[in-house]
Amino acid sequence: MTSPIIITGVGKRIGYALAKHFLAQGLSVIGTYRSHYPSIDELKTLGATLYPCDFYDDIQVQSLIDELAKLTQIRAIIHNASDWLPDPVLTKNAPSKSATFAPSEVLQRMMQVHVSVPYQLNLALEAQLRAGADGNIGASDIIHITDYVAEKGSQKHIAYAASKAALHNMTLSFAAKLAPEVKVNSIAPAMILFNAEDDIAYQQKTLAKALLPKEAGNEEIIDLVQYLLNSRYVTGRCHNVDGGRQLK
Ligand SMILES: NC(=O)C1=CN([C@@H]2O[C@H](COP(=O)(O)OP(=O)(O)OC[C@H]3O[C@@H](n4cnc5c(N)ncnc54)[C@H](OP(=O)(O)O)[C@@H]3O)[C@@H](O)[C@H]2O)C=CC1
Ligand SMILES: Nc1nc2c(c(=O)[nH]1)N=C([C@H](O)[C@@H](O)CO)CN2
Repeated sequence: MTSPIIITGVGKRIGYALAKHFLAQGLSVIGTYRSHYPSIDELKTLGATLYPCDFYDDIQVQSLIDELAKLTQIRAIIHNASDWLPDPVLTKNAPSKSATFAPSEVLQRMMQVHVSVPYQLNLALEAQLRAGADGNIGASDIIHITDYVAEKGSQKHIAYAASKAALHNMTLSFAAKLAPEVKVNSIAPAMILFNAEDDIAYQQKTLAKALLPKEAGNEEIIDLVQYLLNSRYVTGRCHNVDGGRQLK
């Protein structure tokens, strides 16, 4: 059995596609999920080890850490799990409440899922990640999946963007801390997959933001993850997958 690749948020879309990619290679995959979709049962059938864990629940997070700490070696951790919460729209009559969450709750949730849990997992699993390199330089990996808006900001997802910027800053710190066995990199996507609720007008507006106006698809992320895992020299960097948005 190979040293496992741990992927957070494997229930759907990019996380699910990443899990399937590595399972198809016959690699050992450990996935975390919050909602139980049919995809979870499929991944189990394909041989994945899956842990339910809502990152907003500290007890569940600690249980996950305790389980993963029993491993002796880890090939990679891919921090994919993410909650794309918009900022609350406050009104004059309700200055501190919004339809769903107050500003403090939105920021706390964004920092919890995008910063606190990756931070805790990276610290708790340092020894297993170093062991996963089998004494070879750069042979194990942490990948933080951030977002193009970490560098650009966002007018409607301020807390989300700030938390993704913090996640990238952890790439810099952990890359220095865990070298030379462990590489640590960020992947900053822009328009990979639309959501079902994205109407045509939103899709057209979003596509127009890039030099390459397209919905990139899972393969763009999968191929970059594979490139980073194959590398023995690339670390401490952010790798944008954004169709040249910064030049538009
Ligand atoms: N799709 C895109 O175009 C872009 C994606 N990205 C980034 O790429 C990554 C994957 O994107 P995508 O597949 O679209 O993400 P999705 O939002 O579709 O899925 C994210 C996954 O994370 C899980 N998750 C969310 N909140 C929690 C939580 N509190 N505890 C545990 N798990 C949680 C979700 O579970 P559940 O199903 O229960 O909600 C889901 O499985 C993310 O980090 C995202 O920010 C960045 C830019 C663009
Ligand atoms: N966790 C998620 N983060 C992001 C998503 C998503 O669906 N889930 N989607 C985007 C958008 O594609 C955005 O980049 C363009 O509208 C950003 N982050």
